[in-house]
Amino acid sequence: MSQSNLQEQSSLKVAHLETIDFAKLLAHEEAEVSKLMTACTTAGFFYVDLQGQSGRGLLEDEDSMYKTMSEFFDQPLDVKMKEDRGSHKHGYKPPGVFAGVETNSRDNYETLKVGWGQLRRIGAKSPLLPSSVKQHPRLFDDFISKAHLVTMTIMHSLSNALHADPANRLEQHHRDDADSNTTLVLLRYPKDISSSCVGHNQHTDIGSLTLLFSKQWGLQILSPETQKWEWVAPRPGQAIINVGDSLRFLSGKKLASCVHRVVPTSETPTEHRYSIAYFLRPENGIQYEDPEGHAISAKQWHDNKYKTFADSHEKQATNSILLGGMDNAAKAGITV
Ligand SMILES: O=C(O)CCC(=O)C(=O)O
Ligand SMILES: [Fe+2]
Repeated sequence: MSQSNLQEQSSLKVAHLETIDFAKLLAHEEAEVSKLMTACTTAGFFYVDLQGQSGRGLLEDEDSMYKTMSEFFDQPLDVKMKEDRGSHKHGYKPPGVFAGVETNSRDNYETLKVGWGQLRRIGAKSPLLPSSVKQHPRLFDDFISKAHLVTMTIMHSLSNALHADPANRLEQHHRDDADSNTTLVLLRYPKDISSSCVGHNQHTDIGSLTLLFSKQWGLQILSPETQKWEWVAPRPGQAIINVGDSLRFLSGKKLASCVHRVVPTSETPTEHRYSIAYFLRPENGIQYEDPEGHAISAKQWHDNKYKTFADSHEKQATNSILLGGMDNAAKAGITV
C-alpha cells in the first residue's frame, strides 16, 4: 500500500462493537443473549470476552498457537510447500493465491489449515493434516474443542433468541457426526515482501460463525451504517466473532454478515502479522437460498466462494458471491 494510502487508512475511525461475555452466555443470562442478538442483527461483528474461567484456557492456548505458527511459517517456502494438500480444508497455502486488497494485487497471507472432521474422526495421524498437528496433537485438539464450544454456545443462544422450532435449531445444521467444512486456519501476513501482494481482500465469510484471534492491527469492517471502513481494535482477553454467509442464509437473512478485509499498517514493513480463525461451517448437505434467491448446498457455496476468492477483481465484481449479497443489502439500507 502506498504511503498516501497508509495515511488515509490511519485517519479511519475505530469501530464500536458490542462485547459479549462468554461466561454469561454459558449461564444462559437473558440480557446477554439479547445483546448477542442485537450484535448479530446489526453489525454482525462483535467481541467475545474469554477472561472468565470457562474461556481462559483458550486464551492460554492462543499464546502457544502463535509460537507453533512462527516455528512453522519461519521455515523456507519449499519446506512449507510440502504441506500443501491442494485443499481449502487442510494444509499450507502460500501468499498470492487469492485476490489482494488493492485493485489488481494478490493476497499477502499464507495459511496452515486443519480440518475439524479429519482431526476429530481420524486424529493427528491423518495424512491430510499438517505435520505441526502431529508435533503438537494436544494443543490442536484442545484449541479446536474449545473454539468449537464457544461457537456452538453462540449458536445455541441464537436459536433461543430466534425462537427456532426444535427441528430447525441451528445446532441441527451443525451436528458433530455430519460432514462439514469446519476448519481451523492459522494465518501469517509476511512482512512486506512484494508490492504485488497486499493484505486480504474485502469479503464476507463463507460459513456460520468465525472466531478470530489477533493481537495486531490490520482488520477493518465496512460499517453497515456509514458504508465507511473502520478499524477493528485488537483487545486483550477478547476475540472477535463474526456472522458468515451460511448463518445469514440459515436465519432467513435476519442475521447480518459483515464485509471485512485486512490492510497493511505502519508495522507491516517490519512485523509479520499473525491471526487465528476458527471457521464453524454448517453440514455440507444442508440447503439454503443464496443472495440471488437460488437453492444451493452449503458445500457448493463454500466451493464457489473459494473459486471467487481466486478470481481477478474484475471478475469478482460481476456477481454477489464475494460479498454474500451484503453490498446489495447495504445499498438497500437493510442490515437485518
Ligand atoms: O486475519 C484476519 O484478521 C482476518 C482474516 C479473515 O477475515 C479470513 O480469513 O476470513
Ligand atoms: Fe474473513
